[in-house]
Amino acid sequence: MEKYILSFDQGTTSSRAIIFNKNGNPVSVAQKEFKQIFPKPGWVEHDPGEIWSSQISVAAEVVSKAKLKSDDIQAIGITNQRETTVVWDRETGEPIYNAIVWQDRRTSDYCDFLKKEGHEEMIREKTGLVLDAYFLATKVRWILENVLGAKEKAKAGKLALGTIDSWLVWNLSNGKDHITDVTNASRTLLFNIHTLEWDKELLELFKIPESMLPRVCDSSGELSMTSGEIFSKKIPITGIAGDQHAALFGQMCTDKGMAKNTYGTGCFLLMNIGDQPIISKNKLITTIAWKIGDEVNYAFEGSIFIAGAVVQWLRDGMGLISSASEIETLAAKVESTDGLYLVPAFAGLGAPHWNQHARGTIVGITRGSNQSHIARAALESIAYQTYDVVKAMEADSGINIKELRVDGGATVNSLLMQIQADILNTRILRPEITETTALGAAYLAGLGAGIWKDIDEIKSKWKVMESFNPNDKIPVQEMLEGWQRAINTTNCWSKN
Ligand SMILES: Nc1ncnc2c1ncn2[C@@H]1O[C@H](COP(=O)(O)OP(=O)(O)O)[C@@H](O)[C@H]1O
Ligand SMILES: O=P(O)(O)OC[C@H](O)CO
Repeated sequence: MEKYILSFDQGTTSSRAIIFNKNGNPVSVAQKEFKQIFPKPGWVEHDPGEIWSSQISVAAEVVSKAKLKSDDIQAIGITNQRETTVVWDRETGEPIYNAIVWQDRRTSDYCDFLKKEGHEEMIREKTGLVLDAYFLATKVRWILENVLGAKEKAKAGKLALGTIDSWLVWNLSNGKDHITDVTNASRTLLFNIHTLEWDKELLELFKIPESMLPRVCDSSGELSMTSGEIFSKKIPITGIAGDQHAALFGQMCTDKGMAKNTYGTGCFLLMNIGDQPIISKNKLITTIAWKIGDEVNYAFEGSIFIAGAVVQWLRDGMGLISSASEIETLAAKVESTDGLYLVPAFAGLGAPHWNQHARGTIVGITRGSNQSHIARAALESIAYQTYDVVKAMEADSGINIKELRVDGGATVNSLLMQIQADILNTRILRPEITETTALGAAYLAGLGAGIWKDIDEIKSKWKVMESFNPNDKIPVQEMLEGWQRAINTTNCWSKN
């Protein structure tokens, strides 16, 4: 009887479940969106109960859609939106506050305060991260400071914290396992990426009691087990990784110098840098790519906060298009933006600029500018932001990125992919299976369950569907100079 892997892909806007067969091919997919909560400008929350219920309902749906039984599922892999923070009561299993989402900026001022106090360098050395509201630690601190009685409960060891992987495993194991994998741990500002342990000095700085922390495990192996009540039989959980790390694995970027870019709400570019945690000089993040057995792989990461979301904004905020796919036709009506630039710094600027106070800017408007110029500028802004990150990575690693593997919702846009190839002057590879996040979790789970014996066996499964080659007739240098001026204008206009 054939065995299958069930992949949980818990994303920022939806929960997805995909079943993969032994050849690494998707057999069935189910997806459910859930509520985005915006209590104040700059604040973003999710209901952890809804995250759990949506995830478990798509898991049940995908099994029945594939006409399978729990018995047919050999292993579960989990991948998740990272940094999003849940704090819950160990006894009742109830969250004490909504999940604070990675996009949430409420702790920006506190991060500025810590920078002024001179903690940034120490944090960077230990965690590989920049001191930013994006990560978990300041979100937990906010919950402890603002939820009535939370600090006391935490001190008494009654509260647990976790990223979404921890929250899902806690519920899947019915409160038995409180774990996280190294990749998710490396997004907290509390984890030392050199020693692979929680760091006491950092816990003290953020005033987070050690008793709240999950146990850190590998990304692949026998990690946990579902309790008897979830499916009709207990299923081992054998793969866990943050979504971007899973995508890097799903794209089989397993050798030093290989890179992938995921074009979703934001863009996440990761490059495998091998087994040493090099700290970037160009404001990139150093993160753990995965840990399998004794082998740890590290990656450079550049997170771009707004990518596909700029297309959503043109649709929902501006009414310029009625569906995301229309942007391709609208932008293709012009061959150039004629000097118009859109910097989508709606939530600040991420890597490598890191200006949390920056806001969106449109420059270079003339009497001749029209909707198509704006649509094209929006697509170009995604490609330029990617260019900035790639150049920082190349400078830091001394490695020239020869090809970029791509995935995520916006990669269906072939014009965007061509613009990206032109601006980067690099080949862009769109794979056969673009659900690489879920695929990566399935690969990790399959390895952990012994379905595949090693990475080499998995490598043969990854296949290119389409490649985009740079067009050398495009005046890229001139375009890039304009982009740099647009970024300077955005920084100039921002408050700090
Ligand atoms: N044809 C398109 N061109 C450009 N962007 C697109 C297109 N189709 C979808 N998108 C963008 O892709 C994003 C959704 O991708 P997805 O990978 O599902 O994101 P996430 O996982 O972040 O929710 C949205 O921001 C949407 O605007
Ligand atoms: O849910 P996504 O795909 O937008 O990814 C979110 C990232 O993990 C945030 O760091």
